[in-house]
Amino acid sequence: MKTILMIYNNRENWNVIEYLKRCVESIFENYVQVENVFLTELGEHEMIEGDIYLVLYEHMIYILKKHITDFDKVVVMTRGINKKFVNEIRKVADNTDILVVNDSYESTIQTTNTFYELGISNINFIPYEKRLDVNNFYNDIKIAITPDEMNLIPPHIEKVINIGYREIGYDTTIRIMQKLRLGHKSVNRNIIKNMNDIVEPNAVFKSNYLNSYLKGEMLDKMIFNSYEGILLTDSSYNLVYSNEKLNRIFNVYDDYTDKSIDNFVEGEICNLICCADFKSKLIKINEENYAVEKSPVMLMDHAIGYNFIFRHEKDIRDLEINLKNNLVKKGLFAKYSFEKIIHKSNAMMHCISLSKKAALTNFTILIQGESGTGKELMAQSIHNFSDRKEMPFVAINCASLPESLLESQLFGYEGGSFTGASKNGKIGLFEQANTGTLFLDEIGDISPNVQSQLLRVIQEKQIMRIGSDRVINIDVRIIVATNKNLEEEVHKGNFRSDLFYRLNVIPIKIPPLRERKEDIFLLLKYFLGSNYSKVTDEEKTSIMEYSWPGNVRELESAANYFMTLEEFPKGITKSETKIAPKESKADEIEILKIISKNTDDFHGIGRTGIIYYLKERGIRISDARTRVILESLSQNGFIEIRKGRSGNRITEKGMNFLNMA
Ligand SMILES: Nc1ncnc2c1ncn2[C@@H]1O[C@H](COP(=O)(O)OP(=O)(O)OP(=O)(O)O)[C@@H](O)[C@H]1O
Repeated sequence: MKTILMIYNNRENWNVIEYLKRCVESIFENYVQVENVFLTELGEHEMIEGDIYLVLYEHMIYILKKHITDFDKVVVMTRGINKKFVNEIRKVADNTDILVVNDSYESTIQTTNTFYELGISNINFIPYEKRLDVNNFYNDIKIAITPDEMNLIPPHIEKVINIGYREIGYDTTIRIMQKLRLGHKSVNRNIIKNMNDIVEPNAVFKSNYLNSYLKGEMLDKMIFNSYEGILLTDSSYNLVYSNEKLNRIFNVYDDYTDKSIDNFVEGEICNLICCADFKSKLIKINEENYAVEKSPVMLMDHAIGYNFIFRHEKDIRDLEINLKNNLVKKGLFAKYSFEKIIHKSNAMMHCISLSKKAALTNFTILIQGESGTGKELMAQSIHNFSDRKEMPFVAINCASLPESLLESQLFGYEGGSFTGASKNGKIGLFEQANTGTLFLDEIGDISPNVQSQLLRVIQEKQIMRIGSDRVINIDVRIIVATNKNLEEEVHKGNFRSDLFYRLNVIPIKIPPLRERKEDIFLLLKYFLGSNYSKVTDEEKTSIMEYSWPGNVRELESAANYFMTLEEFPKGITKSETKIAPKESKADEIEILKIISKNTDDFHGIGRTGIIYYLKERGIRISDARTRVILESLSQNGFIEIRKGRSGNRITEKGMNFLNMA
């Protein structure tokens, strides 16, 4: 237990002495022992010893000096006034003279100063001195203030404001608490309660204390209850702080503050963590594996201490699983990895090896390739091969949305920033992808406005939500893909050259299927499974001769077609037109009708739109089947498939066919 010695000149004013002792005890409860010391009663060379010497007035330090050795333990008492009396004093009329009466000259001056320091400047406080009170010296003054020294009030006074004993200021109690390291919850609570009752000149001190107390409380909650063991030492590995989890790992039950950690960390483990600086290492403690991270606490280029974090291997695994599950739940994950890319051609091998190297960097990657060559597959695989693999993978097809929607999807918006915006605002894809990867497919189709915004984000690594002026830092790896020749688009003036160079840091070109025919049968086997045995030699020859304009996607659709109809679409095997008016299926006619209705001079309709209208008409067709039908319609010359926003457009032949159907 710590000892506080309260230093007085003598035993005069015993009531105040007792009162102040009770004040200290009520704040520090049983954590301290309070004793009174009277300077006039000490022997000439008598020494006293305590953890704090609390003196009533500054000038007493001079006398105290010869009785103590450690001046750092001296605290001069500040005194405050109860709030309710201050309010009463404030009610007195401006410019009134008020006599301040206290037990000694020093305390009278101190009390007078306190009023002025509290900012009560409209009243004239006059310190009362008994020796001057002759010849009616104070007779014009009718009001007096006293801290319970009623018997000292001159008789001519008409009104007395008794402010009671002045209480010990929180400035003093906080200093004692800090010096004695008594930051217990109950002590802090008592000080805060006291603060609410007392008015003290040093208001800045009060708000600083409250701020740091609240921060401390918050940190304590976060750190103390953390599932990670946290250890803070000074540069000589003496304990500064340890949280609950760490205490459990090392069975720390005593207070080892300021003592070397080898008091509770076993020798061999102590050597491992105290030895040369390391970032992280695996250490076995009581048969359990912990990943230990060490980081120096720096002050002006010097390590003044070390911070250690101990994570149990099981907690790390749980965290990873949780994170992954969360991303999966939100759909923010990449399912493909390089192993799932079916290939044996040298061209693809080269492409994958380049992608693997690119994955290990943070550079922007531009994937170019015809539609259906596997650009998204490659982007997902790159993400899963990179350091960001546990983080979100967010993909968006830039051609699928009108400009304004794309902008709000990418950057998010503040609540109510435009008509139709949700009132809570929306987090954009850049923010969702933070610390992970953002895949922008069909980048060649973005408008000049979005191009310039994207350029800014890539350069500044910051975004601003629509309708907000707050800048948000982001750490996103960007992968873009296009089936357009972007360089050509730059020459045509459709794509900003500065953005192109920013995107084209690592270009990856996926060759079309017709340039890597070795992959065709391998892919077909993969898509058909056991059905592959049903493919005739004749069909195989046609497949090898076919140019596969829709690449792997078309091959996959053809395989699906084969699994349903046991034959390949006629365009592939060069037989007759499959869709003849009389025998055509209702779905195909419906789709053609939808395309016909949505074809004008400039626009056609995309697959998503077609599926939407089919649904409206109560027809449910899967995306894969719609693709097959569209390809078939295209091979028969009934429609023209255009990439990007132009969509699918009906041809004259298609119109004729529809008229006959
Ligand atoms: N090498 C491959 N192995 C297995 N599946 C593949 C391969 N390449 C492409 N695919 C499949 O082909 C389909 C099209 O691939 P993906 O969407 O990645 O192509 P894309 O080039 O991004 O197309 P688009 O330009 O139309 O967006 C997907 O179903 C994908 O799984």
